[in-house]
Amino acid sequence: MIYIGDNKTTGEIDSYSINTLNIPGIVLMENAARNFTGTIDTNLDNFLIVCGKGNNGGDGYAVARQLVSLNKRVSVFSCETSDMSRDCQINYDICRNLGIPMENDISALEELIISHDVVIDAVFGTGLDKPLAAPYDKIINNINQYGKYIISVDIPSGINGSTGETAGIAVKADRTVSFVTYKQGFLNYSAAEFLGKIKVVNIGLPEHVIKKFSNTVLMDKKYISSLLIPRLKYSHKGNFGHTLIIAGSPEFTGAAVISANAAVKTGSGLVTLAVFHECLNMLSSCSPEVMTADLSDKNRLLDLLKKVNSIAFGPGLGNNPRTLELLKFVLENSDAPMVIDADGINVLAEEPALLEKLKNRCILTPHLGEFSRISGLSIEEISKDRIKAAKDFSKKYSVILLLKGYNTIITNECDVYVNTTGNSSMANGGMGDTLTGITASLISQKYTIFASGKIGSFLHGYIGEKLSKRSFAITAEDIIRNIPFYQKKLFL
Ligand SMILES: NC(=O)C1=CN([C@@H]2O[C@H](COP(=O)(O)OP(=O)(O)OC[C@H]3O[C@@H](n4cnc5c(N)ncnc54)[C@H](O)[C@@H]3O)[C@@H](O)[C@H]2O)[C@H](O)CC1
Ligand SMILES: [K+]
Repeated sequence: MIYIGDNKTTGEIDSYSINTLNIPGIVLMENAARNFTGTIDTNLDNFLIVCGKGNNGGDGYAVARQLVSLNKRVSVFSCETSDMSRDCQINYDICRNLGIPMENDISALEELIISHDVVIDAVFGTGLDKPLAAPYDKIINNINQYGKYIISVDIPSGINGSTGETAGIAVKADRTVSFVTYKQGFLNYSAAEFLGKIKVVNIGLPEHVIKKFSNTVLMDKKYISSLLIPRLKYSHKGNFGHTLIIAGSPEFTGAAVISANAAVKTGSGLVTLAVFHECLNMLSSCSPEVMTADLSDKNRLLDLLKKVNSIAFGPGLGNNPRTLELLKFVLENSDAPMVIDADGINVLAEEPALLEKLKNRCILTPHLGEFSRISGLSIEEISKDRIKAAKDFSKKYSVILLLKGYNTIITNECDVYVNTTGNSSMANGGMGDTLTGITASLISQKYTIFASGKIGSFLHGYIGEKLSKRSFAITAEDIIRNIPFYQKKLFL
């Protein structure tokens, strides 16, 4: 499992390992360097390693001698040779003793970069603590300038590992090999262009140690598989629940149809789509398994509200008083777990007192704009630290919050899961409605609300990613058609 942590987490893990576990810092550095070196394509050669004076630089010197021991051609550029951290000094001295070519004259740097094929960036890691000034601005500019293949040690130098902000300028890596944790700052969209392909490697610490310091997890297929409930041979449709989708309006019948069809394909035993009277005759594109109900028939609605296993509320309903009244009615007359999305969220933003009624029974699935409306935070404020914003909201209202977007966040107020599946081929209308239907369907099938959010977002993005290998744009219909196939693939 990959855990997410900020600069403080690295410091805490470091000092626990050194002071409580008695692992000498130089051993951690050696492990870090060895595992970093292990990720380098063995066909690459002719490395320039640019080292700072802290432990990130120390990692760089250790990598230098390990590459030399693999018979690679290696040169080192030292940004500073005085006042190095203790472990950095040790590895610097070893490099000197081994006769590795070393340079520290800034005027030689450009030539050095030009004459090497790969640049390893070990200037700053988690210790970056101020904006970059001379000579570091020049060093980083030079690293970026010549189109060389760049691998960053732990963090692209100049990026703040906690916030993802740049210290004025930052290395634009092709690959980032990060130690122990995926850095929280990597989740900030502004960092994306600097990171390249990210890999997280261990430094010899067991998972239970890392877990002590992080409750934020990057979900992978193995983790999602561990949550899945296999179907028993003798199960019948009653075991897989009844999902009620309350969605759609004359302008947005598609949203309702998409959610309902997604719920069917995800395996809910029964799916009923409840729409306003004027939409009823527009539901011909619903899959035939979907049952329908007229929202103006209050008795039928009451009956459904009492017996269904989950309710999806919101897609395409319209942001208007009628939707708000309907939400109040649903909340008053049902205890079923709910997925609230789109206009369900928009009307809640108009009447925050209702949020109290969602306690311990709801997952809200806003995108950034909807989350801004319901939380009262600006998009800029949320974007600075999406995890914190999501966690705070979840805690305040005791709801599961699934904040959609590139790197979707799902939190139950203390634990945070980040979903990295999905890509911009899925950036079109109807995707959110699909996720709503999938999530509600999973809840009906006896997954917890939290697990449904995790599995739903992973599966949704996973399908999109797989399909995008052979299609340019992926539609909601494409996703829905492929749900059963890829859902099956998640069972390892
Ligand atoms: N547990 C782990 O993950 C391990 C990580 N390792 C590596 O150690 C670095 C962090 O090392 P640290 O010494 O704390 O910080 P840095 O090397 O990033 O740099 C600190 C150094 O740089 C100076 N400095 C900071 N900002 C600036 C600036 N803008 N301009 C100039 N100078 C600056 C600061 O004063 C210090 O002198 C982590 O990233 C990993 O790579 C360990 O090797 C193993 C355990
Ligand atoms: K670095």
